[in-house]
Amino acid sequence: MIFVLLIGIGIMILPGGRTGLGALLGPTGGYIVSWPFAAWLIGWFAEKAQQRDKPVILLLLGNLIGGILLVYVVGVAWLSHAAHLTLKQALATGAFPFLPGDLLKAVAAAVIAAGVAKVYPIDRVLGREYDTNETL
Ligand SMILES: O=C(O)CCCC[C@@H]1SC[C@@H]2NC(=O)N[C@@H]21
Repeated sequence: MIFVLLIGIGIMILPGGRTGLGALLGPTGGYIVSWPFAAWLIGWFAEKAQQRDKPVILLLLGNLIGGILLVYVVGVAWLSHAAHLTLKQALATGAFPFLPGDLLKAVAAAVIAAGVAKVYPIDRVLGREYDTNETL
């Protein structure tokens, strides 16, 4: 959310120095606007995952649904509208080329997050009740 707000007020944090409402309403604005919602959804799955024996499955599901499905649906729909492309053209330029890399990153992020959560549980990160007697 902070990232999107910084773009909204004109801070140049996007590639090529693009920023402001022009960037948010431009062809790739749908992806950018979807990111805070994606982050929230991924976090929701991560919270559920910590109560499971095998958190990696839920972490991966969160990355796929929040990080890919949601971002691609909003991003491609807006790209199609803003750049006057057919849905097929928008998918061909704004989804398919990125899908293999994003799928790999979703798997890698889930595996890494599960490993980190094992030694550093999210409750501890958030300063919530943490059982110090628990053995690793
Ligand atoms: O710089 C911008 O204006 C936003 C770029 C958005 C790129 C999208 S996000 C989903 C897909 N995966 C990528 O690696 N790139 C596209």
